[in-house]
Amino acid sequence: MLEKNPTAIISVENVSLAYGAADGPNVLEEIDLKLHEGEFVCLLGPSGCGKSTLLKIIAGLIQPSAGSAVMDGIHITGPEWHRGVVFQQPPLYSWLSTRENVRFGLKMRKIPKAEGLKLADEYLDKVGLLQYAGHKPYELSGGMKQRVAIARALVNSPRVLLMDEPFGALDALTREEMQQLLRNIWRETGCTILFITHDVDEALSLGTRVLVMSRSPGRIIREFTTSFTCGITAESTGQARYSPAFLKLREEILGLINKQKLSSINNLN
Ligand SMILES: Nc1ncnc2c1ncn2[C@@H]1O[C@H](COP(=O)(O)OP(=O)(O)OP(=O)(O)O)[C@@H](O)[C@H]1O
Repeated sequence: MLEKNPTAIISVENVSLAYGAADGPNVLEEIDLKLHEGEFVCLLGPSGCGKSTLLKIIAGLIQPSAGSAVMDGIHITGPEWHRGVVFQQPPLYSWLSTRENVRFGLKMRKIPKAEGLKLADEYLDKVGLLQYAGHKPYELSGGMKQRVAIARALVNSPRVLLMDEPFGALDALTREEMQQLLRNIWRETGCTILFITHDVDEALSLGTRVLVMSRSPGRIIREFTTSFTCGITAESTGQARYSPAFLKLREEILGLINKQKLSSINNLN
């Protein structure tokens, strides 16, 4: 949970990014963002505004054209296990069992096999999949694969979890289940989460802070501090989502995003 004066684990300072030619248009422009210890930050914005690009910069998968991304005061120059990443389509290794998929990063880090297997099983248990440890990815449903991806990221005890629309491809019921699982994991581990979604309800019911981006160029235009997630349990999700405070904020954020979409349509005409 958030402290009164939380420490920034990640600082993104004045970041701009242009893909391709250096004089090409900026996808991201002058982004300033701090992720504080224990925060659950949700990033919303119209399609193509640069959410994934920003996440990839923080993950260390791409470098900004200008500005810097720093973790604990050290420049992010590549991916590393303190920052776990979960994408919408989890790239699981089809030839490996669920357990070996979860152990993969530990193996790369030369964690002894017995310890790695123990940890893999511990995290498979946390996501409710221990009985599927010997199954291959093709034997799992979409939601189960996403659980494996979460276990695989968490098994390294990352300080920051970067999630790019992880539940975007799931049906509504599974999605809600996964949200509750993630909320529980966040509460239990206290890790810092950056979570991209298109779904305003999902952002408001998970995040402690919701950021809204604009498009062309991508900038953070508004931020909202929220606390709905703190009171939500598996039984009370619906209750929170129909509260007047939730609905009011939802409407305000949807209005902001729709304004972005309308201005893009007007620019096309
Ligand atoms: N590797 C790349 N090379 C060139 N352009 C790219 C690359 N990746 C993304 N883009 C462009 O950058 C812009 C931002 O893309 P990005 O995927 O970051 O947006 P997004 O907000 O995550 O979109 P969505 O919500 O649809 O997933 C888009 O115009 C996209 O076409």
